[in-house]
Amino acid sequence: MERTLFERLGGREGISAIVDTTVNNHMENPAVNARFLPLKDQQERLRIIKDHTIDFFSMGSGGPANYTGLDMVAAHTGMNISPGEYFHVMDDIMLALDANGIDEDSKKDVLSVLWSLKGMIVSK
Ligand code: HEM
Repeated sequence: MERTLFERLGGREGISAIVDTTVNNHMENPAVNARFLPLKDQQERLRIIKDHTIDFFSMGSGGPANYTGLDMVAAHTGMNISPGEYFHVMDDIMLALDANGIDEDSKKDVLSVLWSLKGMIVSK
């Protein structure tokens, strides 16, 4: 039987590593790091946001998860996120998938999920 995207990403443990790498990439990416650097001084809040993101990706890739965070519109509303920032975040995620040894087909699958969320995240 074909493996789910969740399994191909390494399950919860793999997704957790990908989220860690992604957040590190955001912290170092001058195009978006102003959004994320303040969370360095709020480690408890950062842990909750990371856990929500792990649940979100687990759920969205066919794995078991109970996502209790905000929906994508509510989580990003009021941030005035530009299309450019959205693409930088996509890049950071793709680089995190590379760094964690994810295969090309699975990367494309992640890309299509992320693309489907664009309208909920970018300000109109
Ligand atoms: C498809 C792309 C994206 C996905 C899947 C995504 C997903 C998420 C998730 C699941 C959360 C946690 C929500 C919660 O804890 O309730 C979150 C929070 C956050 N996102 Fe995104 N996001 C995306 C794009 C972006 C972009 C482009 C930016 C800005 C450049 C951004 C900035 C943030 C920030 C700053 C938070 C923390 C909010 C807080 O402090 O509570 N996100 N995102």
